Amino acid sequence: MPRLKICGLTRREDLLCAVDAGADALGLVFYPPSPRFVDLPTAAALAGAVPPFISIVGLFVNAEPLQVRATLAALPIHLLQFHGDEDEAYCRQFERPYIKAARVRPGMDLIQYAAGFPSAQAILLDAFVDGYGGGGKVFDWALVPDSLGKPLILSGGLDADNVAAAVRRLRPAAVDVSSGVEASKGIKDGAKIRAFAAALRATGRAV
Ligand SMILES: O=C(O)c1ccccc1N[C@@H]1O[C@H](COP(=O)(O)O)[C@@H](O)[C@H]1O
Repeated sequence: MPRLKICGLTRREDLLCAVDAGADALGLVFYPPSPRFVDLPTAAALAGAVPPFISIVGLFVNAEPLQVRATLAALPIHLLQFHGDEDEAYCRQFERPYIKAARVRPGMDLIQYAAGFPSAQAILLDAFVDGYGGGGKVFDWALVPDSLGKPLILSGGLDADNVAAAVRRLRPAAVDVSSGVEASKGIKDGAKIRAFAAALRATGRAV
């Protein structure tokens, strides 16, 4: 079964619900224009509620390196997620494991894109949307090659109704969901989180 990341958490109760549902990784958004943005005090309170052996992922979009460094100094971030136009030299300067998002559009060479990030732990595929991400939009899965030469994290408009089909088709190492488990932007829905996790678990038996 693919691992599960739930992103865009802004409230302690949502974070605990995600943990309870079996999330392996929890995403905090440090991109100020996002409705899911968390400031450092909020992020610190959320991080303090995360049990051992669950990863905290810090998501950035074209951030000033100083902002990333200040966040790393203040919080127990296990993994960085770069979701903007960052190049490999930018991503690796922090000397932390990171995942690099590709915003998928028709005609894009995803193998070449992934080859541009040899230091990345994984490549995350998301739909191309205005605002960089968290748009709840599914991209055309036919654009995904058999192998990227790196673990694949699938995101982009996933929800309890489509995640099993996505996993059967693309066999990602992990899936990442935000909008598909929300009641409104930045506010998660416990029932949707549980339904998503159950649909994902079912693929472990039925792929
Ligand atoms: O969540 C956000 O607000 C966000 C903002 C800027 C870049 C990425 C963002 N989230 C990531 O977007 C994808 C897809 O999310 P969705 O499930 O389609 O809403 C996911 O990887 C989030 O981590």
